[in-house]
Amino acid sequence: MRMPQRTMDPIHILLQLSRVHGAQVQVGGSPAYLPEKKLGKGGFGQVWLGTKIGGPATKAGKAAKDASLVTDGTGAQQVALKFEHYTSKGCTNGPPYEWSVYQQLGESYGIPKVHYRGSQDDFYVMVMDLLGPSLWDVWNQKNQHLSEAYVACVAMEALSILQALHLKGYVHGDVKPENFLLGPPGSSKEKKLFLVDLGLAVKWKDRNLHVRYDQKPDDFRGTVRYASVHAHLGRVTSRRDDLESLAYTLLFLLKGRLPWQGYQGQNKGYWVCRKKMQTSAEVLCRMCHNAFRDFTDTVVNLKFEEDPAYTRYIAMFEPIVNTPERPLQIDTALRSIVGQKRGRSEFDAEAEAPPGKKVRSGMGAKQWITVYNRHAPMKQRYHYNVNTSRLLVHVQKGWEDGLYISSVASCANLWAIVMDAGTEFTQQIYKVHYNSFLPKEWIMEKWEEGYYITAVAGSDNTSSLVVMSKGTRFTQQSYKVSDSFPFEWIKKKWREGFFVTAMATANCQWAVIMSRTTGVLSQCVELDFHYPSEGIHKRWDAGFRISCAASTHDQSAFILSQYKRSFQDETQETLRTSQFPTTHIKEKWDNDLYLLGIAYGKTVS
Ligand SMILES: Nc1ncnc2c1ncn2[C@@H]1O[C@H](COP(=O)(O)OP(=O)(O)OP(=O)(O)O)[C@@H](O)[C@H]1O
Repeated sequence: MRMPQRTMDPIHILLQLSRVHGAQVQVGGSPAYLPEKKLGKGGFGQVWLGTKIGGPATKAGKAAKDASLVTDGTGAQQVALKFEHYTSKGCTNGPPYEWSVYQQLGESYGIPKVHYRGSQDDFYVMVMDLLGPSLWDVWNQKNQHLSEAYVACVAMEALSILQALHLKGYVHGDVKPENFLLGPPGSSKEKKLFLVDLGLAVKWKDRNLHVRYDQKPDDFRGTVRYASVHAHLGRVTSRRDDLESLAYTLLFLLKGRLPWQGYQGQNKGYWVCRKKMQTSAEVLCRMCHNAFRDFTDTVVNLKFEEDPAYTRYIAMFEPIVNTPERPLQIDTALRSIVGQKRGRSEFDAEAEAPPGKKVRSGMGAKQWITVYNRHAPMKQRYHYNVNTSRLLVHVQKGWEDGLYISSVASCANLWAIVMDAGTEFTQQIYKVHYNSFLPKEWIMEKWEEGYYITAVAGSDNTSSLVVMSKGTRFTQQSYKVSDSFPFEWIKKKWREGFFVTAMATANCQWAVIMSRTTGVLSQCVELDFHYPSEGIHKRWDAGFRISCAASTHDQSAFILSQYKRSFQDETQETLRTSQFPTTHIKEKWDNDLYLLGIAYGKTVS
């Protein structure tokens, strides 16, 4: 269904919504409802309490028998009415996206039922089960503190709800205290937990296949405080993201505060994500029952496609909820543990999942990152810990021997250079520039003479080493220096037919060089606050190979390319070492693996 496109300012929409009060609402064959009171609002619309006034319309007979509907003191049915204006941001192409999710999902444990949907006046209206306060409201009512037993019950039920949702192929995408609601007060469901707001839900599985891995570092969806690190970094959403957000939700309810609250400004997402990466589960869950630490530690380490062990996670919280009167209804969660224990072998298999490498140690470390490609035997040399004054000696010797600089890096204000016979260059020059990252005038001058930038490095004191060569296939070049990874600019240049051909960092600044006519078919980026091992492996499996790497004190970025002409042997390996890997390089040479790139920076969080 497509609706006329109109734009209306938010104040006007609010004014119109205020008139909803007392107006009769009847949509999609529903009975008539009287919107009586605003229950809540979100970024997309407003939710009102609706009381049935008219006699049953087409489907009302069915609805009246629906056990999920509640009634007021006089026996009149009560529902929640979710209004979204035609011009609101989620409705530019027709009815809210959330409608289609509810429709495809059907019924799912712990998700309120939608009874009718339709449009009236300038609004899309969804008629759904009436629920009660959110966990955010409860937390506020209880002086911003909930007991361990309460939060453990939330954990167990929330896991059952997410398990059911995931089983249907959906990920919620915005798990947070505001989206968990209890049943209506005074009703039989007042201690039951529900999950609302499917506006950001996406499929993690389609026709029995897991969605494909990708990372678009500027593509953030969700709520900054509770978002998973992968969501911050723009990775395709999968089940692990809901579970990481659940861990943050539980810790917020328990401790009243998360360590990344309080950041403001344009770069808020970056700082919050950085802090999440720096905070180990041990520190995050200090003074809490071990179950919270174990759950958090497990879910932040889940792989993109990994099947979460929901029942094992639920069982982690069981010892905390053995109180005489449970604050929440957790029968379904408890039943799932009993069921699993009966089928013991499956439960044990889940419990014995081998521990992988931990991604957040809380003790960041910098390392050398070296990338190797298989190549027919050739001369290759490296020099490291080189002072600017000693550079010329090494470079000149290399040039005399027919070698050209293929990559450069910097560590502790000293340079590392790799020279080899594997380049296509015919002439080369270089410049060390002080006090600003790249020497603009010099680069422009050399571009005029037919040189292109082929390698670049920046040091901690913001000097740079720029290498320009002739004999490349490039026909045009452009570069950008920026304080954050310039993905927006890279995307723009990709659209213009440029590809990243060199990259460097100086302090926390990035310099990205992009060229036209490169032999590259397509490119992608892996950016993370540590070495993105899983992402690189996924890209390798998809036929991409690392072509550039650079690293700041905080982040590492890898550009991976797919080439028009595939090479005979596409073997590529990476190595991370705290010292410059002199012995390893020699071992690699013995196996015909040659340095493709080097970088020094953050690899461990
Ligand atoms: N079925 C319901 N019964 C009672 N109250 C509800 C119901 N659904 C939502 N609410 C209230 O309305 C608020 C907003 O609802 P919802 O999150 O669905 O809206 P949204 O505009 O999609 O929000 P967001 O900006 O978080 O995406 C909820 O936080 C809750 O307080």
